[in-house]
Amino acid sequence: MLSDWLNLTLDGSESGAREGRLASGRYVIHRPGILELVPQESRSHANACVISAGIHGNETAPIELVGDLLARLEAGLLAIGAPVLIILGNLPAIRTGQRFCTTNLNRLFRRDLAEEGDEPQRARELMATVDAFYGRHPQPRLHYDLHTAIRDSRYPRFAVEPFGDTATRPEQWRWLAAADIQAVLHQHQHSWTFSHYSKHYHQAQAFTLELGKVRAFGDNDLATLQPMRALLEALIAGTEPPATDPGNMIFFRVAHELMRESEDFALCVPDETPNFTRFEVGTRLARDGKAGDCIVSDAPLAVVFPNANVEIGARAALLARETRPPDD
Ligand SMILES: O=C(O)CCC(=O)N[C@@H](CCC(=O)O)C(=O)O
Ligand SMILES: [Zn+2]
Repeated sequence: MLSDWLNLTLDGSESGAREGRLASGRYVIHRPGILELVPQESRSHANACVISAGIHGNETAPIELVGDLLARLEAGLLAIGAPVLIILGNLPAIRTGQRFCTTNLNRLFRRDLAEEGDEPQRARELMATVDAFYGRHPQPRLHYDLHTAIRDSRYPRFAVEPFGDTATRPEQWRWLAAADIQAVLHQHQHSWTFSHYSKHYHQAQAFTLELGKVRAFGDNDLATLQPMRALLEALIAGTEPPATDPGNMIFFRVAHELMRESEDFALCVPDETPNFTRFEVGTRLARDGKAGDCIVSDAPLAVVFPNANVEIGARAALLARETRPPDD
C-alpha cells in the first residue's frame, strides 16, 4: 500500500522497486526513498513536480507533510493530475535523526562531483532520477525542496531562491504567499543544493522551502503548514494553486557568504541568533584563524543560517540585505 511506503522506507524494510494502483493513476517506487506518482490523465495546469524532503535527516516536519499527502491520496481525498516525483533524501540520516552522516548532502548536487562515499553516491542517484523524470515529462518543471531550519526565525517560513539564469515566474510568488511563506532569500551565486540543481541544469522553477524549525518526529505543529499542504495538493492534483498578493512577503538578497576557513573559527553572535536578525555596521560577526574577522561594513546585514559547527570550507552563515520585491 502507498501509505506503507513512508514507514517501510524509514525502517529500511522497503523491498526494492514495485508499483501500485490508485483510483486516479499509479505509483512507481524506483529506488529506496524515490516514489513517482503517474496520473491516468495529466490536467491542464499540471507541472512536472519534484517534491523532496529529508535531504537533511533531522528535518522531520516536511517528511510528516509528505506522509499526510500520501495518506490523502490513498484515501481518495486527493487525485493525481500531474507527474510527481517524491523524494526522501538522506535515508540513513533520517533513520538516525542527524542532519547528515558524513557530509552535507545538500552541497553535492553538481554534475562534476568528484567525492566518493554514501552521501555523494546518493546525490548521484538523485541527480540521475531527476534527469530521467524531467526527460520523461513535457510539462513545465518545478521543484520544491522542503526543509526546516536549525534556528528560530523572524520569518518562520521562508523560501531560498537559488541563483540561476531561469527567471522565477511571477505566479510562484503568489503561490508561495498563499502557502504562507513570509520571506524570500535570493542567492547571489551558485550553491550546488538540490533545488539549485533543478534550476541550473533543468531550468525548473525551484526553491528550498524552510518550513519552521527542526524538531523530532511527532513534535511538529503541522497546523501551521496547512496552507503549504494546499499548495502541494494542487500541484499533485494538477489544478491551479491558491494564489494571493505577495505584498506582505519580505525579500532579501545574499550579500556575502560567511565561510569557515579554519579550525580556529567562532561566530561572535549568540548561537541561538534567529534567522534574519539584523546587525549594525561595525558589529563583529565571526573570527577565523585564517580569514580574520568578519565585520559588518557599508550597511546593516541580516544573518541567516548561522552555524559555527560546519566542516572547514563550508558555509557558516549567509549575510543578506532586504531588497525590492521582484517586478510582476
Ligand atoms: O538552519 C540551518 O542552518 C540550515 C537549514 C538548511 O538546511 N538550509 C538549507 C538551505 C539551502 C539553500 O541555501 O538553498 C541548507 O543549508 O542546505
Ligand atoms: Zn535543511
